[in-house]
Amino acid sequence: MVQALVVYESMFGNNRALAEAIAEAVGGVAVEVGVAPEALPPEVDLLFVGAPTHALTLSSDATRWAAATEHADGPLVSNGRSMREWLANLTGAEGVAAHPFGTHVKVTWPPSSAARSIGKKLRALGCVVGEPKSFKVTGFTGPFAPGEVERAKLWARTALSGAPAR
Ligand SMILES: Cc1cc2nc3c(=O)[nH]c(=O)nc-3n(C[C@H](O)[C@H](O)[C@H](O)COP(=O)(O)O)c2cc1C
Repeated sequence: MVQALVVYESMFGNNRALAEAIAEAVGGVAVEVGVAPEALPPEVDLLFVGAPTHALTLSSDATRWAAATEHADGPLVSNGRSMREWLANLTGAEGVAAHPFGTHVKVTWPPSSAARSIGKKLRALGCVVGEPKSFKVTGFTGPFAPGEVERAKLWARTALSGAPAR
C-alpha cells in the first residue's frame, strides 16, 4: 500500500487546509514543515509538498516578516522552519514520487509560483516530480476561489492512482 506524506508551509491557514484535504483524499498524513522529518522515512513512497507563493516563489525571512506584521490577525501557522530550509536539508527522497502544490493570488506570465519552485528543488533531490499545481485564493489571507479545494482533492487522487509503491 502507498504511504503518503503531505508537508506544508502556511501563513494564514490556506495551505494547511489544502494539505489536510489532500491527506484525506489519499489516506495520508499532513505535517507542518516545522515538524516534518528531515530524513524521509523509508515507508513514504508518495510525497506532496506545498507552500504559499511569496514574491513569485517560496517565502523568505523578509516575506514571512511582512506576512506577520502587515497581513496576519494572529500568529502565523508556520513560524518556525521554512519550506526553503526544509527542502535544503531533506534527505532520503531519491526516487520518491513527489507532487508540488501551493497557493497564489495572481497568475503571472511566465508562470512563477511556490509550487514551481518546490518542483525544481524536489527534482534536484532526485524525486520523480509531477506537474506543479497552484490553487487560487481570492486574497492574501484567503478564502479559496470556489472549487479549488475539490480540484486539489481530485488532483491528489490522480497522483495516488499513478504512484508505484517503493
Ligand atoms: C509577503 C507576501 C508576498 C506575496 N506575494 C505573492 C505573489 O508574488 N504572488 C501571488 O500570487 N500571491 C502572493 N502573496 C499571496 C499569498 O500567495 C497568499 O497569502 C497565500 O497563498 C495564502 O496561503 P497561506 O494562508 O497558506 O499562507 C503574497 C503574500 C504575502 C504575505
